[in-house]
Amino acid sequence: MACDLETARITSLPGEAFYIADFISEDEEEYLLQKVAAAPLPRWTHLSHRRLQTWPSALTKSNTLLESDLPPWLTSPIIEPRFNSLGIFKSAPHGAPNHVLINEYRPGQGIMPHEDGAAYHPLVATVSLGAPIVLDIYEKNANEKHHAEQGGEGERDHAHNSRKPQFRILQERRSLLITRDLLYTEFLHGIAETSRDDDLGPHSVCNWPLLREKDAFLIGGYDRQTRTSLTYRDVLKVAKMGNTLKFLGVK
Ligand SMILES: O=C(O)CCC(=O)C(=O)O
Ligand SMILES: [Fe+2]
Repeated sequence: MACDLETARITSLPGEAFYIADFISEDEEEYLLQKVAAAPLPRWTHLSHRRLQTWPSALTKSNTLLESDLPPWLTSPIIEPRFNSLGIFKSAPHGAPNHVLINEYRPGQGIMPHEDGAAYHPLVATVSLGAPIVLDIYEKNANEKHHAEQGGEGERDHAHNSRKPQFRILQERRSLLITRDLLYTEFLHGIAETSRDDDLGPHSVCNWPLLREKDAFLIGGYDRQTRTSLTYRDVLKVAKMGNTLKFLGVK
C-alpha cells in the first residue's frame, strides 16, 4: 500500500484524484464481503440497476444525518488506522467519514452519470470489492453547471446514455479511489450498464500507471462480475440524537 497520497495521485485528471491498488488484503476483502452479505435483507434498497445499503442510516429529507456511529467492521481497519494515517479526511468538517453507501453491481448493472451533491463535503473515498469496474467521468454541460449553481441537493441523475466519458478510471478489487474538489463539484461520474468493459489500455485508462495488475487488462477488456463498493463520505449536517429526542418531546 502506498504510504503517502502524493505517490497515488492520478496526474492526468483535472482536480484531485488518487488511486491506491491493494488498499486492503484478500482476507479483509473476504471479511467485508461477508459482513455486507450478512446484513439483514431490509438493509438493502433495491433500485432498478443495482442494490444499495446505507450506513449508519439514510439522510433525512433535509439531507441531515442523525448522529450514530458507523459499525466497527466499516471503521476498522479502513478509517482507523488507514484513512487517518493518510490524512484523507483531515480537512473535512468532521475530520472523518460519518456515512457509507454500499453499492452492489451485477454484470449489466451500473449507475447513470450523476453528481453526489451538496449534502456531503466534496470528497469520496471508495473501496472496491469482488471484481474490477470502470468509473466514467463526464464534464458537466452548461445546463448541468447551471443546475449546480442553483444549489441542487443530493444525488441527481443525468440521463445521457449516448454521452462519451472524458476520462475512465479502472478500479481493481481491493483498491481505494479518492475523488475530491473540482472532480467532485465540476464533473459527473457513472458506471456503464454493460456486462463487459472493453478498450482498456494506457491510452484510455487514466490511472493505468497506478494499476496493480496491468498485464491482466492488456488484452483490452474483461467480463464483469459482481462488484461491491464502499463509498465513504462526510455528511455536512448532523443532528445529535439527544436534540432530536428533545425536539420530539422525549425525556
Ligand atoms: O460504486 C461506485 O463506485 C460509485 C457509486 C456512486 O457513485 C454513488 O453511490 O454515488
Ligand atoms: Fe456517486
